[in-house]
Amino acid sequence: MARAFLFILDSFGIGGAPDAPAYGDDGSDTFGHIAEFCAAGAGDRKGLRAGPLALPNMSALGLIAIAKLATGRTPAGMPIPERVFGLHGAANEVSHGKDTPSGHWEIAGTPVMFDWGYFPAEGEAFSPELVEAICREAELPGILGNCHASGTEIIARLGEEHIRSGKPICYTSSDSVFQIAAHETHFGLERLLSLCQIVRKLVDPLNIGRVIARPFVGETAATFQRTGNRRDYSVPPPEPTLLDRLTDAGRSVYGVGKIGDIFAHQGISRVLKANGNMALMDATLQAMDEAQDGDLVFSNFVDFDMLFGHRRDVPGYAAALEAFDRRLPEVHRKLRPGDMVLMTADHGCDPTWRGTDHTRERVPIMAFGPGIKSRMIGIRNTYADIGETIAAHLGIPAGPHGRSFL
Ligand SMILES: O=P(O)(O)O[C@H]1O[C@H](CO)[C@@H](O)[C@H]1O
Ligand SMILES: [Mn+2]
Ligand SMILES: [Mn+2]
Repeated sequence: MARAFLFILDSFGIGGAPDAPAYGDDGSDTFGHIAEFCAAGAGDRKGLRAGPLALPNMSALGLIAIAKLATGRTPAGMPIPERVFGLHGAANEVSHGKDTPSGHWEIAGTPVMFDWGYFPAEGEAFSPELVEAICREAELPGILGNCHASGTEIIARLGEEHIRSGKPICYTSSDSVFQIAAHETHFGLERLLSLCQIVRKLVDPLNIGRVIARPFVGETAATFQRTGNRRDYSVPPPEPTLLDRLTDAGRSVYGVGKIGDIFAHQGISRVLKANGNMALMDATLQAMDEAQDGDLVFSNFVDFDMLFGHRRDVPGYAAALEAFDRRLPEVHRKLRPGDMVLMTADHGCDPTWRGTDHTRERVPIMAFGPGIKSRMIGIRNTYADIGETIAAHLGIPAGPHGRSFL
C-alpha cells in the first residue's frame, strides 16, 4: 500500500490520439514537436536554454519509448537510454472534451461522457440575455471582450479601457469556459471573485465547465501581468472520483496547485497552493513528507500549459520541462518502501500548433517507486486506468471505469 504521488504535467501530450481529427488536431504532438524544434535549433533562447531537449530522468522512465509507441516516431535529437525503469505507456482520452477538468476527472476514474456547453466561435460569444443578467446582478456598467481570445492578448488590448470604464473583460476559448479578467486593485480582487460566483450560477444551465477569474496588475498595455490569484469555479464531477473514494475510506488527499479547484473541492483533505512549477514542486515535496500510508498527493504543474503551451512558446516549454526533469531526483529521495509516483498529463497544448488552444493527444504514463518493476504497459484505452491503478496500489475497491495496470 504505502503512499501514491500523482503528478500532472499540464498539457504534456505525446501526439497520436486516434480521435484528433474530430478536434481539428490531427498531427499535433506537444512533446514530439518541442523535441523537433529544439533539435533544429528553434528551441534556443539566450539566457534560457539551447540545443536538443534534455530530459535524462524522464527518458530513463520510458518517455522516449512511450513517444515511439504513441506516434511511431522517435523524438528528434534525444538519446535513447540504455535502461528504462518503471512502468511506462500511453493513454487515450475517452472524455468529450480536451479541457483540464475532463482530463483530470478521467485520470481520477471518472470520464466525462456528456457534452459540455460551449460559446459560439463567431460573433458575440455571450448572448445579450446573459450579459444583461450579469450586469444587473453584479451591478456593472457593461462588459468588454465578449469573444474567443488568448488571455494575455486580450488584457493588452482591452486592459486600459477596462481600468477607465470599470467593465470587466469577459472571454472564452475552445474549452467550456467563461473567463473574466479584471485589474486586482482598480476593479478589486474580491469583487472579481464575487462576480465569478454570480456568473457561475448564471452559466450553470448552459453546462459550462468553469468560470475562471483572471486578475492582473500593471498600468499600461506594455506592463499588464496576470497574477497568481487565478481562481477556477468548476462544476463538481458527475460521479464520485478516486478522490472521494479515498477520503470516504478515511485516507487523506493532498491537492497541490489547481487540483482543489479542478475537483470543486470534492474529495480533497488538504490544499497546498503555490505559484509556478518550482514552488509547486517544493509544495509537493512538503506534502510527500506529511503523507501517511494509504494517502494520495495529487499535484498539477500548470506552467507548461498556461505560460508556454497557450502562449505557443517552444523555448519556454522546453526549459520548463528541463527544469521539472532536474527535480525528479529530489522526488526519488523522498520515497519510502511501497510508494509509487505516477506522472502523466491531462491533454496536449502543442506550442507549434495553430491558434492558442489545447490539442487532442495521447498522454504519457510513467510510474516508478522502490517496488515497481520495469514494464511497458502499452496504450491504455482510457485515462481512467491511471486512477484505477492508484486505487489498486492504495488498496481501495475498484471503480466502474478503467482497469489497473499493476
Ligand atoms: O489564454 P488563457 O487566458 O490563458 O486561457 C486558457 O486557459 C483556459 C483555462 O485553462 C483555457 O481554456 C485557455 O483558454
Ligand atoms: Mn490542463
Ligand atoms: Mn489550458
